[in-house]
Amino acid sequence: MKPWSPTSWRTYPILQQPSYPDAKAVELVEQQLNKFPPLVFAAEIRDLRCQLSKVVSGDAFLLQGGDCAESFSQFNAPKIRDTFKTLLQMAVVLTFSGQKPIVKVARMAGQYAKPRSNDMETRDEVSLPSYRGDIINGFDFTPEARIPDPQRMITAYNQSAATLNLLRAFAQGGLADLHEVNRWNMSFVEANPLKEKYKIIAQQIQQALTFMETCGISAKNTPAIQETSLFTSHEALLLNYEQALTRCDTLTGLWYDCSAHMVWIGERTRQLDHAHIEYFRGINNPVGVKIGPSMQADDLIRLIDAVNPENDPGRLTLITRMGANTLGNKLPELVRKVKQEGRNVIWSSDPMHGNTVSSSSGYKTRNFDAILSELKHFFAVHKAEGTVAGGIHLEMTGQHVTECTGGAYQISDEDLSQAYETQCDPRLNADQVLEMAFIISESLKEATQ
Ligand SMILES: O=C[C@H](O)[C@H](O)COP(=O)(O)O
Ligand SMILES: C=C(OP(=O)(O)O)C(=O)O
Repeated sequence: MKPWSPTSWRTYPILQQPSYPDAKAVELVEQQLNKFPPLVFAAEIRDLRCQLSKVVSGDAFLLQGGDCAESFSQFNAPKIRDTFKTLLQMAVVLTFSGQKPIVKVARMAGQYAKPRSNDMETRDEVSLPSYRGDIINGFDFTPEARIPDPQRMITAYNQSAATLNLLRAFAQGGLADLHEVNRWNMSFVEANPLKEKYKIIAQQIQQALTFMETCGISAKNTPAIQETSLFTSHEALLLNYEQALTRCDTLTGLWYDCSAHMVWIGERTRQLDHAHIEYFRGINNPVGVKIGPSMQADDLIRLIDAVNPENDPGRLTLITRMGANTLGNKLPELVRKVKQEGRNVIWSSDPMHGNTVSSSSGYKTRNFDAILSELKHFFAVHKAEGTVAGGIHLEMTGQHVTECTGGAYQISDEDLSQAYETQCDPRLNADQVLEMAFIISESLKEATQ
């Protein structure tokens, strides 16, 4: 095995990176970032890895979600709070139905770099470099905005630090009180056009909480009712940034990417002989790899062994994103192969990325039923194969945006322009994501029976 260092990825081919006009300026930013404090602490990363090992055996469930792309211009406390609240609301419903702990991992505090299908974007016969996320260039369609600027890494670091600070405060400071969270869920159900469908679960959770309160188990004397733990994650695409935040833990002598608790490799950059796999093999965080429909079973085993040679449960999450019409045909052979070869992985479903379409109104969108259908196929495949459907990975927000069509409020193609705020891919809004949680809670319940 070749020696690894935080910089060893630099000698490998790499895709989806910016062409910075000034290499010296990039180097100076990297040096500066390298001196900044880590955003997360190695012991927290180990804690997540330990919690994820329980997902592998089916004793916990992974809920990962948040923005497609965090943005500098839409950075504010209500937005962070609302996504945090929505994740918690989902988690309560899923915990109750699945009767197992939910490991909550936000796509927040670092989700700033985006891989793109095309290097250039063309509008009205003007072509400019594509927007690649706020850590790299600007969203405005002007030649100046689209020039990659390394100073954006510093802004992304600062904004991630501020986001994490607020998330930690919310998680420990009372906003995560279970009674409160279920009250929000009751309000969601009351207002929802399909309320009769969801009322029963919300009421059952309320009854369970009232029962515990009567028995003397209250928020005052039980931290588990009042507090929660929420981890952070993002696609570690811009390796200049990730390298600068890679630190050697003084307690264990192991390397960790301290930009987030969990990081993942995208579908477009997971080539075995490329830089991302090289970087990921050396860090000790729990890591994810996106798996699209082109993945072959033998290649998957090679990929697993490259990233998790010790076969350690909790280290590797395979995030499938194949499309509602493809997953049912493609996933079984992969699941069978991994099971047959005895590899310990978490299977998680990203039902968003394989279901992106162009709406008649010109917006990039995803339909609620297609997303739901991919999730249902995912649960069905694992049930049929006797394997664990371990988690879900959603692009979502706590805001009332109109980016995905469908759901109880029946967002149509024509409605998309009302609040289409994403800087890259369409997210489920607060109502859609909770509705999704109530519906899939049934699948989760079945999976545990
Ligand atoms: O979020 C994932 C990708 O960055 C995104 O789907 C790419 O979108 P594009 O096909 O518009 O480039
Ligand atoms: C880019 C992403 O997904 P994928 O790599 O699966 O396209 C993403 O989740 O932001």
